[in-house]
Amino acid sequence: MGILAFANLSKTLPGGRTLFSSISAAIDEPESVALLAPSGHGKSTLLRILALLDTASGGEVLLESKASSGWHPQAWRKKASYVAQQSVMLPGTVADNLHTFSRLHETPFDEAEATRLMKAAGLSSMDWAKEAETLSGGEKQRVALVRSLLAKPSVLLLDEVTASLDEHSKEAVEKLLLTVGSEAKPALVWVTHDMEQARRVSTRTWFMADGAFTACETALFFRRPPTEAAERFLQRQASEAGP
Ligand SMILES: Nc1ncnc2c1ncn2[C@@H]1O[C@H](COP(=O)(O)OP(=O)(O)OP(=O)(O)O)[C@@H](O)[C@H]1O
Repeated sequence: MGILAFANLSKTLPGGRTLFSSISAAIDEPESVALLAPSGHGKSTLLRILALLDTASGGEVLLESKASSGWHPQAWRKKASYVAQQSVMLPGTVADNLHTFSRLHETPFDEAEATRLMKAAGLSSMDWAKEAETLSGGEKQRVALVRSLLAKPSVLLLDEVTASLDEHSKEAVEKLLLTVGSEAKPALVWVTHDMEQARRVSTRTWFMADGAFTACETALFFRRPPTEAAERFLQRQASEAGP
């Protein structure tokens, strides 16, 4: 069964500018996808539409082969979970944050899994009684990801989740997401401006530019960009990254 798909999806902004038009793609297995595009070309908007946090102008989004209209938005977001660049800690302690899913859904808290994920995130020595608001940005982001993973999502929609982190936290986040859940591995969609990260973490790339959408293997995308726009994009990224 498909995990997440969109078909003939379009988004036109209130002022009339079309971000993308009639684009389609599907994730059928727990793979890792990089979503790349020049700045302002609609990456976050697409990610938010996939999490039902924004609405499309046309087309449909499907989770487990069922259109979004047939889902309760809360049930959808439990399975297709959006993670922002700067995660918000809920009031209370680290433990309170980790208990969020079990509290909301009245399910037992899986302490062993939480401990395992915290360890995988490089946070095994963290005091769970600590006020979450006092954590560093990198710690907050990792706790937020563990919090999301405890809900056992089918797909994580990652909106530049490491962009404001130092190298150490960035590595910890990548490691956590790429090694998580051997028995219930989520698919990952990474919006990133970091081309090295895209190459490291993804096996497939979705590229958007000027309303057009291309999907291909990540290795191929970087070796032989599929369109002129993709080639220009990569050249610009390389020149911005410096020698
Ligand atoms: N609800 C909205 N109303 C008006 N404009 C919007 C709305 N949502 C997004 N936009 C505009 O759409 C464009 C695309 O935004 P989006 O954040 O999706 O792009 P992006 O590719 O993620 O950009 P970046 O790489 O800079 O983060 C931007 O110009 C943004 O201002």
